[in-house]
Amino acid sequence: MPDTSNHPTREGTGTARGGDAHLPQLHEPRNAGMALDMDWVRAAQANTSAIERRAATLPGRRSVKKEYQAAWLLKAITMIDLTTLAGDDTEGRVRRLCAKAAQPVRQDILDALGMGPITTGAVCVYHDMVETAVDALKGTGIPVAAVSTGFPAGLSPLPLRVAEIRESVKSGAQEIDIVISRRHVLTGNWQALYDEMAEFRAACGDAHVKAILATGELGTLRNVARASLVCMMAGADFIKTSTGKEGVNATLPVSLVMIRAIRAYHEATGFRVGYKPAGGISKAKDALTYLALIKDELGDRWLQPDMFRFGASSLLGDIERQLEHHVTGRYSAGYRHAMA
Ligand SMILES: O=C[C@H](O)COP(=O)(O)O
Repeated sequence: MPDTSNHPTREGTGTARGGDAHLPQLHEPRNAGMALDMDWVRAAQANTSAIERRAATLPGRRSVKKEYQAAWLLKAITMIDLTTLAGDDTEGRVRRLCAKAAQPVRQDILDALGMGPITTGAVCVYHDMVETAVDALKGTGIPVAAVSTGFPAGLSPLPLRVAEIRESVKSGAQEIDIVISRRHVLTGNWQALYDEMAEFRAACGDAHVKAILATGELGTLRNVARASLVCMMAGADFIKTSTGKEGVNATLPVSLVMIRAIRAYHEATGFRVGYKPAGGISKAKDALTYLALIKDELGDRWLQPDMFRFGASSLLGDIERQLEHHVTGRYSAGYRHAMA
């Protein structure tokens, strides 16, 4: 199997490798959080035009080809939170999705690439489907992520949102994706955001918590920068862009702001917080652009499933299609790569 030492958009000397989901996990100290530092929060700015200019250059950059591209796509699979978050989810759909997470790429394609088994990073479902997913994933080592706290709007009473986290953890979720109260950001009530996030983190216990900012509803990139910092100060293990239900979900400008906040937080505290762009990422080439961005801005350590995830329901289908093309020279119809 080729390694991924070529940068996804230019020649490079990185050490990230594809298909390493079964290597021993790296041990990263969990973000312990810190007191709310309002001076730092107020000082956080975002130069929108500079960020948009930089983001606009990213998709046009020369992409890696052939076996390097295949290796990067396999690596991307290991960092997908394979997601179904629909009102008509059934146990059957969730079980099929879990089977796909455990064998995300057809065996003949993996064989042709000389790859051993790989899995997705996690399966992400509503609370009601956690037990089914935990049961279906038994023995695979794949964690279940639950969207809790009144997902997607997060407007149910706070005690119910906290109780939902506890229930999801009790049902076996190892990762909890919480939604923040957008109004705390829009009204500049950073203390309330910090307190809410800290309470969510405490309710998660040993389960890792991803803070969904719903950036499409935060108004400005400066708000995105400040909300990112506050959530990390309150102990978020990951910050995540979107629920997938907002009008605008993951974008490259928002990602630049969030990953630079992650970098600043790491420089100040020594803690590495993970990043999860989510919503609307459905094409293999978009995944490569995100991986290139992470490699440029944060470095190889963040290109591991414990530090980076794609939240995506249909990305895997396009990646598998591209891998099949790599192996056979032909494109199959998209419907042949259904998720569930
Ligand atoms: O967190 C994951 C998102 O809900 C998935 O969004 P998507 O269906 O646009 O891929």
